[in-house]
Amino acid sequence: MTIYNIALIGFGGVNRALAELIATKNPLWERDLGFRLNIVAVSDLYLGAVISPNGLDAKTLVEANFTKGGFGQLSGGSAEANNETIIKTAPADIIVEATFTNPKDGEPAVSHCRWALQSGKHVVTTNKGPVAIAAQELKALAKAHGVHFEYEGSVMSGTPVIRMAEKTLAGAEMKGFEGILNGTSNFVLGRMERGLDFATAVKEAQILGYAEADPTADVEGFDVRLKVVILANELLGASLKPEEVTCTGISNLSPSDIENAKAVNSRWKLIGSAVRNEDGTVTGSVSPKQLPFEHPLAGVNGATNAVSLNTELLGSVTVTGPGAGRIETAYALLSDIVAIHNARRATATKEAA
Ligand SMILES: NC(=O)C1=CN([C@@H]2O[C@H](COP(=O)(O)OP(=O)(O)OC[C@H]3O[C@@H](n4cnc5c(N)ncnc54)[C@H](OP(=O)(O)O)[C@@H]3O)[C@@H](O)[C@H]2O)C=CC1
Ligand SMILES: N[C@@H](CCO)C(=O)O
Repeated sequence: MTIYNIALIGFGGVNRALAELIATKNPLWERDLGFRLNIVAVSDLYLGAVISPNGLDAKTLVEANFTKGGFGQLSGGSAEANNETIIKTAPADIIVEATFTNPKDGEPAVSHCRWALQSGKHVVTTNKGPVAIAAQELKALAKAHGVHFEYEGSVMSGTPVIRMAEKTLAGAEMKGFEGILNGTSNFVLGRMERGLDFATAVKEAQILGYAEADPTADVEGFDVRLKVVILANELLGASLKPEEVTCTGISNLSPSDIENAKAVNSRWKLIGSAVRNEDGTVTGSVSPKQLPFEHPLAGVNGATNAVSLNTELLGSVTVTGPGAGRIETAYALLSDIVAIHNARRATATKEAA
């Protein structure tokens, strides 16, 4: 049985949910997946940092009501975050990066991933910044150091889309995609349809753990823009940068826009899309679209996401599922660790043969 030592960078909604899962599911994972997870370090801007080579009790981490700098009370702890030292020196096999997504330059998460990969540690992340902005560099670093850089949760949270499309749709010839790729804005539009005002709907999405640390990223489309870049680069072989994707959010949609759409049997959705053009270039965009009720994406409600992948050989294939949420996104991290585990096992089997 394998034990993976992991270090959590950021201890907000997602990484805390991963710790919750570890506290209860390790015996199940040991039986069904062949590994357990052991948290050897955590670093968080608010709580501080702690390293414990033998492992921290996940239940205590989750249940103790730590206040600002609270990790300083623990053995091996300090009241300040210390990401670089933790990432480089903690005895971790895997660095779990779940700090805030910076849509401008991806920092400091890009540096977190870089330090980890350079130290020969695998990285799993739900942070969209490093994937949209520095994937090429980070993938090359991972390869050079014989480790993995995995990021399934960067698009559609725990709903498999990147790995599913790359592995099970290989050869189907992807031509483009369009989808609902932000749970918060979809939730907000749905609440507005029911008469709630914009600001209250955004607050609800924050309470439910769907929104970004700065929800402007959700409602202005910046979050979807990163996801369009990630999918276009992964699935269409593009090398788009966020600033090359046109972007309009939902903040200018008024209650009367929502009512007017309803009157003609349609509703507004924030759509992210990309298409491969005749000349081989790829164009991406983010904008609100008024979809008739019978459109496949019109019935996608709440924080659910959906993406229709347009392929040459299969036509349109639509994947739908949770697009945000703490546990749902922690599951994406688990699925990345399963991918690492399976790849290592395959390599070991090959070497043994
Ligand atoms: N929640 C969701 O549904 C999903 C989230 N994601 C992505 O996953 C990541 C984590 O999301 P979530 O847990 O919800 O976000 P939270 O804001 O709840 O948690 C982020 C945590 O990281 C801490 N943090 C911020 N900057 C640093 C830093 N430089 N060093 C150490 N800690 C830091 C924050 O501290 P402080 O609060 O003091 O700033 C906070 O505790 C984000 O990048 C998000 O975009 C992806 C898919 C879905
Ligand atoms: N804030 C994001 C989280 C998932 O990336 C959303 O609402 O979709």
